Amino acid sequence: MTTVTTHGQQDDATTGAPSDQPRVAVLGTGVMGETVLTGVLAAGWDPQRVVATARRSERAAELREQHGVRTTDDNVAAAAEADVVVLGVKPKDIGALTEQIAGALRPGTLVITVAVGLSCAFYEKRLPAGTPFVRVMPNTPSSIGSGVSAISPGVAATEEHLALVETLLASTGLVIRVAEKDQDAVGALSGSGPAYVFYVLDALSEAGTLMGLPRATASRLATATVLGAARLAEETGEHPAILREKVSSPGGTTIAALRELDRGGVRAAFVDALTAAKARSTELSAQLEAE
Ligand SMILES: NC(=O)C1=CN([C@@H]2O[C@H](COP(=O)(O)OP(=O)(O)OC[C@H]3O[C@@H](n4cnc5c(N)ncnc54)[C@H](OP(=O)(O)O)[C@@H]3O)[C@@H](O)[C@H]2O)C=CC1
Ligand SMILES: O=C(O)[C@@H]1CCC=N1
Repeated sequence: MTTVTTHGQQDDATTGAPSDQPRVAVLGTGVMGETVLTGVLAAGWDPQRVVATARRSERAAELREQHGVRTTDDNVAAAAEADVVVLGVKPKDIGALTEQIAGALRPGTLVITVAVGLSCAFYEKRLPAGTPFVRVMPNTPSSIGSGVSAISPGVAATEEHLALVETLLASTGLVIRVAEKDQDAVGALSGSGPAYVFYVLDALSEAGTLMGLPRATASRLATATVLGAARLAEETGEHPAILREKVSSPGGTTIAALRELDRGGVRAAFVDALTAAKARSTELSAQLEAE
């Protein structure tokens, strides 16, 4: 039986779990909720100090089996016992979930969202005054420790709260602090970014297959190339334009290929794509904030 003693100081009578780790509740465990959950466990959290909510019993069983965490379908009960509450649902479901748990939170409970678009003010309007709140934009490579998360504090979040979020996410990859006004752009770049890279990978694999390479070979070459190029950019710190030049011999093959990409408007299409993602983020939040 789990008993709550004082806020942030809880004992688990059945497991003897360490009592100094803040209890974490992940409400809504789809793709990103499970990613955060995985990261928290990888950061060393005792699974018994983590509760995940799932509406479907099969999903709850999967989470228990794969992660050893406790599960419930009761968001209010999960939020009531937590020191840190992670909101992992879609933006359209966030308002209702925030209102549902608001009355159950104990003073000082840190609330974190991973939802795109919605401002800290959106949540703060629905949460008890003074609730510490942090907005996070992660991405799917966070599930294997190679992600990037951008975090921004709400009005009541202190340095200590930001440091706790950094600790919780440390095993998911890079964690950077950004001004909240930049979160829509971050969502468009790194939040959605893995999808653009998979799109490019798919296109490279398809082109290789079209040229007669075995499908599996084309796919391995494409993946290893994207990974290697990203690591080269990271490790050298050189501007991508310089690195691109180093591949492009005068009168050679690469420059002929890049000319086709320019002719196809690929660079402009990337700019338009990210601008569209950012605009959608703004539109989505305006819609939901007006409801
Ligand atoms: N996917 C991504 O790459 C990224 C997503 N995000 C953000 O993460 C959030 C979640 O997105 P994503 O994980 O992709 O979506 P998913 O649909 O995979 O996950 C949402 C989960 O929330 C559950 N859910 C919905 N309502 C409730 C509720 N009232 N109580 C408990 N659980 C509930 C759903 O359950 P059920 O299965 O029963 O419907 C589902 O498991 C979004 O806000 C998104 O903006 C941020 C960065 C990147
Ligand atoms: O597509 C979406 O809305 C979410 C937010 C960022 C990545 N996926």
